Parts: sequence; structure tokens; C-alpha cells
Amino acid sequence: MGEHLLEIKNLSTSFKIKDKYYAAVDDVSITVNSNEIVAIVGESGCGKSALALSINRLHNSERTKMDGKILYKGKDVLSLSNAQMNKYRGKEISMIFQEPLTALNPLMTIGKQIEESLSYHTDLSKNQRKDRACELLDQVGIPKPELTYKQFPHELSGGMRQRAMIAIAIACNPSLIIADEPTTALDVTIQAQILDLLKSIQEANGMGVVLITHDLSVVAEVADRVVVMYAGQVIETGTVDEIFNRPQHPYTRSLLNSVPTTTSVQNRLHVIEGVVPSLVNLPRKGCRFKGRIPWIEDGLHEETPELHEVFPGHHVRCTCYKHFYFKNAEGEEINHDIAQSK
Ligand SMILES: Nc1ncnc2c1ncn2[C@@H]1O[C@H](COP(=O)(O)OP(=O)(O)OP(=O)(O)O)[C@@H](O)[C@H]1O
Repeated sequence: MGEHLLEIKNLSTSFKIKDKYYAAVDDVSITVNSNEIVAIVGESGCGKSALALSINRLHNSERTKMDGKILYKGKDVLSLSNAQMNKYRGKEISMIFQEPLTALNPLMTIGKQIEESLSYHTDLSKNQRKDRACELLDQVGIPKPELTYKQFPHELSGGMRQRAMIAIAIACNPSLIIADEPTTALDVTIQAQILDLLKSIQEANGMGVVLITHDLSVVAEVADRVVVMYAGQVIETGTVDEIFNRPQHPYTRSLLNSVPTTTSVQNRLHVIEGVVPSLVNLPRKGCRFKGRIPWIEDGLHEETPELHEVFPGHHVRCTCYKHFYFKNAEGEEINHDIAQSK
């Protein structure tokens, strides 16, 4: 198999809290190919953003330690100097953030913000940069590119701002886009439009996309592969079809059962009790999900949970998945799986 566009190998990203380092991303290995959307999913606090920011080395280096490898086109971005890294950001690897109003500069017009990246990474003349900026605004579906070119972020609607941010992200034809909750701040119809736009640009340019989201409907709509994270670790990974039709890990099954469907709304949604532990309190030994499924006996978890290939290309951490069942409020076993009850 050829080289991956992005290959993250045993990455740990640790933050300094009161003079000690705690891993928010713990020994994570994933790959992303060109022309592929890989979704990273999980509840709030499971390490998705910490992972996304690691790829572009956007963490505060004085309070963050990164171990492992982040190979982009075969080159380890962790070994690059800051100057070399600046050449990568925007040119090779771009980011799209959740809230464009905070990610965009409020004092600069949209046109100037697109041109900033073009003047840093290309030799285009002033006029060429303006033409390219308007062309990009047109490409992302902004109806009057020349007008928006001169507007400030606050003059645009949320959806238009997100389109402008996508225009900035793709200005220099990057091979990899990291989109961190790109539609979370938008209302549902606009969300769908932005996802369609992202998917069509990804297909047209053959880019790889890392899509960070907690929203499984977003994943089902656009992703090719899914990486489920829990408490800093990858706990399940596979194609979208595999994860949605044959979820194995109790956490993935619980996440899928938390999504409203016509049948689940009638039968009450399944709720995962508890929360992702805080970074300082994260159990570092054994199955990290154990505390949230206390009805599964201790002995059924692995002491050092590994990722097991359960179907070709479909991996699950810890053997507890073989023994897991849902239970109702009375403690009785129930078959609650949406996937299984289809
Ligand atoms: N700079 C930081 N310093 C210390 N702890 C941090 C830092 N950034 C994140 N954390 C902690 O690391 C853990 C993972 O956070 P992260 O933001 O990656 O989660 P997430 O899955 O992206 O959640 P969300 O969907 O809410 O953004 C959390 O416990 C968080 O509090």
C-alpha cells in the first residue's frame, strides 16, 4: 500500500497542569488518505480537539509535550522547525474552526484575510490575489463575491462566514483540511449546506479531510471512515458502514443509541450515564470505559486493553465488547441496539 497522506503513529499530547503532564491524546495511531474524509467522534472532553490542534502544532509549546510521529506525506511535522511549520500551515494543512466569528479577524475585510494567506504562500501580484480571492468566494457559494470581498466578518451571516472561512482554508490548495466542529454553531439547514460544500470541495480537489465532530448524523452524511475516541484513546475504528451497521464497543453502541430515530423516540432514548473523566482524574490503567458500564464484571475487561481487528479494517479496544449488553432501569438485560434491531 502506498504512503498515506497523514499517518499519526503513537501520538501522545500531554498538557502541563500544576507542574505535571497529563496525556489528553494517549498513544493514538490513525491514517488519512487523499480523497478521504475521516471523522473523529466522541463526547466533549475525549481529546478530539487536542488531536486536531496537534496535527498543525497549534498548542502552546511551553505547556504541551508531544510524543510519537505525525507523518504528513512521509515527513514528521513534529521534527520541523517553527519556520518550516509556518510554511506548512495554510499551504499544505489548513484548519476550519467551529466559530468563524472568533477565528476570523474582526478588523480585517474578508478579501484581505484571504489575500493574507495568498501573499504568504504564493507569488501572485496584488491584482491576481484580488481576482483569486473573488474566485474563491464564488467557489464557496457566496452570491456577490466582489461585495463580500470588501465586507467585515460581522456583516455576514453565520453560514456566509463559515463559507468565507472555507475559502481562506482552501486558498492555497492544501492537501489536508482539518475541520474542527465546522457546523456545530450553525442551524440545521445551513449545517447541511456547509457539509455539502465541504464534501464537494474535498472531492473536486482530492483532499484528505479530518472531520472532528460529536454529531453522528454529520458523520453518516459525509465521512468515509470513523475513529471513535474515548478518554484520549481510540476505542473503535472502521468504515462508516462498519461502525454504523456493526458497532462493537459499548461506547460506540451507546453513542449510536443516543441518536434520535423514529423508533427510539417512541421508546425513550438510551442515555450513557456518567461523563468523560477530567484529564487529571483519567484512569490510566485498564479499560477506561469500565466505570460507565459497572454491570459488566471486572474480569471481562482486559488488563491492558488492545485494539483487536474484529472484521477486516474494523478495530475495537478491550475484550469487554464481547460481553456487553444494555440494561434497563430495573437492571434487566435489554436489546437496545438500533443497529441490531433493524
Ligand atoms: N490547553 C489545555 N490545557 C490543559 N488541559 C486541556 C487543554 N486543552 C484541553 N485540555 C483537556 O484535555 C481533555 C481533552 O480536551 P479536548 O478539547 O481535546 O476535548 P474534545 O473532545 O475536543 O471536547 P469538545 O468537543 O468539548 O471540544 C479535556 O479534559 C480538556 O479539559
